[in-house]
Amino acid sequence: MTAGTPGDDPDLRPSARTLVIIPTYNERDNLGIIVERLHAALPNVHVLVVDDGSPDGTGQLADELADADPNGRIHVMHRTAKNGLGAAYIAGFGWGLDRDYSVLVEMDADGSHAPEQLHRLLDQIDAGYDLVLGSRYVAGGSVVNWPKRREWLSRGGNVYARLALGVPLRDITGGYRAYRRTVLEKLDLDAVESHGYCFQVDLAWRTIRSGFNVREVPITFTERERGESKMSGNIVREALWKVTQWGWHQRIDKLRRKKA
Ligand SMILES: Nc1nc2c(ncn2[C@@H]2O[C@H](COP(=O)(O)OP(=O)(O)O[C@H]3O[C@H](CO)[C@@H](O)[C@H](O)[C@@H]3O)[C@@H](O)[C@H]2O)c(=O)[nH]1
Repeated sequence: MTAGTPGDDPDLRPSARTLVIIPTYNERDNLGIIVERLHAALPNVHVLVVDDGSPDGTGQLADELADADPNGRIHVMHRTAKNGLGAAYIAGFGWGLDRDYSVLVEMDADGSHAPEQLHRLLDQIDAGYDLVLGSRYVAGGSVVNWPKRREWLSRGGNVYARLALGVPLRDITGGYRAYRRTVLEKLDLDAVESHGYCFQVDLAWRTIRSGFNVREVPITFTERERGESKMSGNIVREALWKVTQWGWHQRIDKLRRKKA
């Protein structure tokens, strides 16, 4: 995993055209805060809120924030129903790729991904990496205020995915990441079927298999203070089932290639 050379002119760096995609479902109490923190940290980034028809009015709040921003940095995509994190991101990526953003970022709405740490990811994109993962489980990374049970589920899921897929990543399930647009242009996003949080594993794994440079940087993940996680038993089952299937398909493919 090697990197290229950064440009010297800040305006010519890929991160000068960054779109932060924030998927939302019932995040009314969080959205205004996260957008404000983001623009305080990085005033030039654009935001796309992808709302799945939240009954609590998150979508309307997003429209109000967009209307109130004199710099036109906030955009909103309204989808009719809750269709999962993966589908929301794929729709958001499509929107961003139709425009001239060079970097597309994934960030949760609930403040667990600190906007103040986004520069850590963008610096590595500017240094030449194609996908940069905010990682809780590399040296310097941490998790704050998560119930122990949830942290061990996440740690265990990461160990399982790493072994099943043979990828050298410590936090492949995390949702704070920056993609260079060329990655998303090359991946066949229409073929991605993961709905829940295993979407994160799916995309990182596809990115590695496509030969892109991937890097992890430490982040502090802080449990939300408002609203509720959308994690469910179905999301865990989907992840377990899909990662196991992908691992076996990979092994069978390798055996076939050896025999041929
Ligand atoms: N549009 C849309 N947004 C959704 C949906 N489901 C969840 N979201 C949004 O996606 C973000 C993450 O959801 P949470 O429910 O807050 O995630 P979490 O439990 O804190 O999970 C964290 O850990 C996962 C596993 O490591 C990560 O995959 C995930 O990104 C996040 O970091 C939030 O902004 C939430 O509103 C959906 O179906 N549709």
